[in-house]
Amino acid sequence: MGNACSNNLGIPPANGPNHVGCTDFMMDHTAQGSFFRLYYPCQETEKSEKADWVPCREYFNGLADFMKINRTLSERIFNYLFGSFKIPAFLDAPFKSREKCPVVIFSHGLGAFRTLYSAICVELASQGFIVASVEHRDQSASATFYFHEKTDSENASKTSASAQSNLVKEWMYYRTLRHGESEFPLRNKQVKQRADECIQALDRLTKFNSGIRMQNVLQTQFDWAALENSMDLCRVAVMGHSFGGATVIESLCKEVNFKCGVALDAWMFPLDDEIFPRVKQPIFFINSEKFQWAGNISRMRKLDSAVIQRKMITIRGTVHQSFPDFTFLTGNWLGKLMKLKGEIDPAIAIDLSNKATLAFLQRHLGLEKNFNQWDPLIDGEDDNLIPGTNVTVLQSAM
Ligand SMILES: CCN(CC)CCN(C[C@]12C[C@](c3ccc(C(F)(F)F)cc3)(C1)C2)C(=O)Cn1c(SCc2ccc(F)cc2)nc(=O)c2c1C=CC2
Repeated sequence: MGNACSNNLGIPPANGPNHVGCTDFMMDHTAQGSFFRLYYPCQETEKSEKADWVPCREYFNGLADFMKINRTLSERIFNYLFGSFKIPAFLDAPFKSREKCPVVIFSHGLGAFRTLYSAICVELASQGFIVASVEHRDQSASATFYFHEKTDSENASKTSASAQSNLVKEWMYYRTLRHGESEFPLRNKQVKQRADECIQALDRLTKFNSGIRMQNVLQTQFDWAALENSMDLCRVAVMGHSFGGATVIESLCKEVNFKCGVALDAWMFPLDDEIFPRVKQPIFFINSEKFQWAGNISRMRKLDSAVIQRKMITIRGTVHQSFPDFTFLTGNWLGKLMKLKGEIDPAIAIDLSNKATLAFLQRHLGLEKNFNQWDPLIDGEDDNLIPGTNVTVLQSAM
């Protein structure tokens, strides 16, 4: 995989039969509203240009803070390196699908945000899914934004001639743990909010599907009315990476309309064990080789069930960052140095993860596609896969 060329992220092209469109939705405008990036099957159009990978430079500011590196220098480097990157999806292209689309709600990891998992979301959309990648406002994202109404004084000053004449953009950045603050209460509160935000995103999609007009705070050229009767809301899954993997479990527990979950390198720490018996849906744990440890795996094992399908595979040669888009960004040596790449070619790793995911979704959403050709991957039957995990889990004392 050569270096990503100047403006095209080195993301591998999608394999599915559909062209992919991408747009953004926010409603309402407050931090309590729903905010997600939508990936969907679209008409082939020359008119649309590719969507931006990271739409605002404030995201790079936030990322620098999250990584505890100097903001001014790194924000400029990030912008220089990644500022013009496009993803393999057409911005605001018209929705098009011959059949009702199954739906996936995607939840990002700690310090990430809604646009950083496009290799996964674009692949699913190319295979006929509508994917809403949520941007969480629990202060776990590197950065996110929302709006507030102008106050009289702001109106008086008539400063920002923002498109939403009476709305002022507000940025929320990653909340670091305060000195001496215990982590679990914060993370547990955040995972509950994250699950509510995934459920709220599904509610918004449900309204679009029933033809209810909603006012998108963001100025997009996308025709949202075209989504009427476009979704198969009996076939909805929730998916996420790391903290987003914990969000999968919490969301399954709270919302029975999520028929199954796919957790990529789930970080189990934020979860309360007492919810585990309440999760009744199938779960697929897809793990990297380097991120897992006994305590984390043993929490996943507590979800094992004789009656509900719970599957786990580990992808050889992968690291935690093998799932987000950053793994495609740099050449090999820098990528390995920064732990953005493992030993395995990132395109092969994400391809295995995506195909195993599609096979699992076909099985548990009852799709009539040919994704069952990848069923062996669910059982780890591949040279680059390990069934279950390579972490030795001491049988926890009964
Ligand atoms: C010192 C900071 N310390 C914060 C607690 C640990 C920071 N950290 C390791 C990092 C993320 C890293 C990263 C990104 C991006 C570049 C870049 F150079 F490519 F931009 C480089 C290096 C820094 C690898 C993680 O948090 C790992 N992690 C993640 S990483 C999700 C993510 C974040 C930002 C992204 F751009 C893409 C993906 N999501 C989780 O849910 C959990 C964990 C750990 C437990 C739960």
